Amino acid sequence: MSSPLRALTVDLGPVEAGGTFDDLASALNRAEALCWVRRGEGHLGFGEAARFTTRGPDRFIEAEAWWKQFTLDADVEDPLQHPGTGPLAFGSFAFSKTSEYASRLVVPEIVVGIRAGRAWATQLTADGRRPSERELRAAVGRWTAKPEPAASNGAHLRVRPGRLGEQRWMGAVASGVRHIRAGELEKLVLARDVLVEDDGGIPRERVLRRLASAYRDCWVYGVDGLVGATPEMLIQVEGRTAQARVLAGTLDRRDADGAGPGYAERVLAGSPKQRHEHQIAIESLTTALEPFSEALNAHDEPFILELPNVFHLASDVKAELAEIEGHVPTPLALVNALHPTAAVCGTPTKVAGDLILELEELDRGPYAGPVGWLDGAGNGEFGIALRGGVLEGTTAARLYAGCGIVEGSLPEAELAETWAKFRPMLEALGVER
Ligand SMILES: C=C(O[C@@H]1C=C(C(=O)O)C=C[C@H]1O)C(=O)O
Repeated sequence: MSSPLRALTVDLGPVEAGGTFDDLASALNRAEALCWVRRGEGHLGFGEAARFTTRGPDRFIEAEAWWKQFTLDADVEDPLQHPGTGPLAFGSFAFSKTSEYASRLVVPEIVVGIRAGRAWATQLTADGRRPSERELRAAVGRWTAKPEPAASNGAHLRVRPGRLGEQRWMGAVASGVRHIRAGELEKLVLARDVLVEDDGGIPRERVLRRLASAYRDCWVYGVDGLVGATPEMLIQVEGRTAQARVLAGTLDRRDADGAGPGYAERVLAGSPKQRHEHQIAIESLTTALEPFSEALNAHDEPFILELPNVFHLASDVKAELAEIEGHVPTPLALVNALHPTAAVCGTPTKVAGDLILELEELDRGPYAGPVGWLDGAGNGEFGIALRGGVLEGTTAARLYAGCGIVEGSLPEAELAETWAKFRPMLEALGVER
């Protein structure tokens, strides 16, 4: 059976200051837009041509099989042929194979993208209709138009405790440390949630725009109710090159302010505890990536990633992918092999995963799961859904944040770290803390 998918990509020309799109975030004016933006570039998706949902341990492989079938024999007109043009889907996956959250691929009707200073748009149809350039240009204008300013003034904002209150969550951290001291595992990542309510309504598009302007070095994602700005890249595939950004080791900027130059380097790069935690995270990624790679390199020295809320100890890993049985591994095949990394689960993975379920008492849903996009040519980017939350209805957002726990971890310090990690979302929602 041939695919019903048709795609038409149109070049919209170079982006210019004051032009139609000088920054992709300026086109983010619709509450339901699908979003993947960093430093003004990326993709926005509007409308819905198709959707696939699944749950369980095979969620990545099932999504991969669906996408492959869906794009097979697609009728594609794409003069640009670079990563992201032609057929494209946004994806969000549950952290856990036992989660209630439906992992999903969403194929928008219209994609607007910017890459290397050039804008384009794609129209996708799955119902036999032939996309037309005239219709596509008109749809882009409609979907990206600026509406009248409106919405909440943030006067009704409340932050409520989530599944575990602060005391009980610190108890869970202390318990995690005991399991580590007993030699059952080396590292464990424990997360918690808080609920932000705004009776005036939460304007999703404004949250995304604020994240995109404040966190320019992060990947700002929006897939259905899931929104956030992650600094951590699980895997980015472009042709045969794969890249990842591993983070582990965190310092609240508020603790570093006024401490003088070099403080973050001393506290993060100079601390054996932080270096150890970071090393575990890199090894978990490189061990999983190695079987797919011809060449793999990670810098020996991690660098300090400076974000508006925190500093992280960071390492970029780059791999030249190997051809396996004549095929380069796809982004979702790699996600399947890499998720969950020690950065969001722990080591050993199985012991940490079981303890997370027991101690957090939380369904993480899409938090700490892969989020991103893929195209029909084997390119894609999947970040780890951190520094984000899930909108619940129109007036609430559940935010999630976690910390890597090792032998020397202190519950109070970890609690403070979760507040620093909630900050991007709290600020985007208008909460002052
Ligand atoms: C788990 C989170 O962040 C992860 C944990 C880190 C740490 O413990 O130092 C740093 C970055 C992320 O890998 C989160 O933001 O929720």
